Parts: sequence; C-alpha cells; structure tokens
Amino acid sequence: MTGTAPRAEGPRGESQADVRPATTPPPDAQPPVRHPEAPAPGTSLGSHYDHCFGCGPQQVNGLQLEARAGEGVEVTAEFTVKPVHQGGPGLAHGGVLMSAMDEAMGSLNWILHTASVTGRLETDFVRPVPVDTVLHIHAEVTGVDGRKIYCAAEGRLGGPEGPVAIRAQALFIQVQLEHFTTHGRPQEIKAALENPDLFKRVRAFEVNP
Ligand SMILES: CCCCC/C=C\C/C=C\C/C=C\C/C=C\CCCC(=O)SCCNC(=O)CCNC(=O)[C@H](O)C(C)(C)COP(=O)(O)OP(=O)(O)OC[C@H]1O[C@@H](n2cnc3c(N)ncnc32)[C@H](O)[C@@H]1OP(=O)(O)O
Repeated sequence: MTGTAPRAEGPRGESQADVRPATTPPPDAQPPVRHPEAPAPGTSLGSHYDHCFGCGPQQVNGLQLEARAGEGVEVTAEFTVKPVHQGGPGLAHGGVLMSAMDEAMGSLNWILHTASVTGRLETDFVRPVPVDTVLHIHAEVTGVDGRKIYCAAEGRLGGPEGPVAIRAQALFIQVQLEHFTTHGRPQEIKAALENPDLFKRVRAFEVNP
C-alpha cells in the first residue's frame, strides 16, 4: 500500500521551504506604532458596530466584549461566558472562545488606526472555560509588514493574573472601506454608511494609516 505524502505547502500554497507560521512576524517586520490619535491608555474602546457579534450591544446573544486601550499597541478585554455560549454542558464552546480572541485582536485596529480583517487565526485551548467565568483577554500587535498585521492574545480565567485558558495568534490584513461596501449585504452597508460616526471613523483610518 502506498501512503499519501503530506502536502508540502503552506496555507496559501507556498512551498514547504518557505513556510514560517503565517501568524509569526517575519524577521524584517516593523515593530507596531501606537497611532498619535489612538485612545488614551485605559479608555474603553466601545463597539465598532452595534450589530457586531463580538462587541455589538444589539446582539443579545453575542459576546458583548468590552475592550480597553493599553499603554502600548495592546488592549485588554473581558468576556463573560453565558449559558448561550455553551459547547459542552456548562462549558464554553471553542468557536465562541475563538471569536472572543478574534474580536480582542481586531480591536487593536483602534490603536493602530487601521481597518483590517482576520486572514488567519490560530488557537490553543489550554483549559476548559466554565459558564459564568469572566475570561480576561490581553491582545497585542507583534509586528507589521506592509498590510500584514501580526497579533497575539491570551485569555485567563477569573482575573488578569489567572491561569491561561486560551492562546491565539492571528494575521490581520489591512483593507479599505471598499472591502465592506463591496462584500457586505446592501441593507446593512446602507445603514452603516448613513451612520456618520462610523463612516467618518473608517475614512479617518484610511487617510491616516
Ligand atoms: C461601512 C462599514 C464599515 C464597517 C467597519 C467598521 C470599522 C472598522 C474599523 C475598526 C474595527 C474595530 C474592531 C474590529 C473588531 C473585530 C474584527 C473581527 C475581525 C473579523 O473577524 S473579519 C472577518 C473574517 N475575515 C474575512 O472575512 C476576510 C476574508 N478574506 C479576504 O477578504 C481576503 O482574503 C483578504 C482581505 C484577507 C486578503 O485579500 P487581498 O486580496 O486584499 O490581499 P492578498 O490576498 O494579496 O493578501 C495580502 C497579503 O496577505 C497574505 N495573506 C492573506 N491571507 C492570508 C492567510 N490566510 N494566510 C497567510 N497569509 C495570508 C497574502 O499572502 C499576501 O501576502 P504578500 O503581500 O506577502 O504576498
């Protein structure tokens, strides 16, 4: 019987010789820079979109993550696991926890003043996370290489110094406003564009990269 050789390529079809974990900054990546107009350390970042599953106040079953700016190119956030977030009985669903990490790393956009979307997201689940737990998340940018923004995050149980339950690394890709207007469902895009605050914010990110 002949076995099938493992695929000698990375997630984007690159040859094995070129493969570095896609979420690890390359050696020539730039250190991240806190944008001069980034929210001051300690400031609550609020929601980027009322209907966002991760942070939107209108999503009653969403994560309603509350993030704050840190000193560097970093944020802290808390996610309270509710019964609606269960996977196993009394335990958080892994995909929901990944969403919380995605949202926390996505909120680094506020610190860089960049609009970006998740290209790749890797997660290690280290400990189970029971319902009613508050997951304390710290997320930071680890490097920037052109449009590519490398991020890492960890989530701890019960407090910022609690045991680590989840670790994540991600590659975000900078996009323009057109990313949303081209691909989003027209009715939500129309409503979002009619919201002057949201529109101005995304435009400001574009002219002040
Ligand atoms: C009007 C409404 C506005 C609403 C927005 C409001 C506010 C925004 C501002 C602030 C937001 C604040 C907080 C946000 C909080 C949470 C956000 C949650 C984030 C998400 O949950 S977001 C949803 C999931 N996300 C997607 O829905 C993406 C689908 N996808 C695509 O839309 C494309 O795929 C894209 C754009 C990613 C790239 O497409 P593209 O054509 O622009 O660029 P291209 O493919 O050339 O990639 C360029 C370089 O990245 C490398 N690269 C790309 N992908 C890679 C991968 N997976 N692995 C390894 N490398 C990768 C390439 O290899 C190349 O590298 P190189 O330059 O070295 O060749």
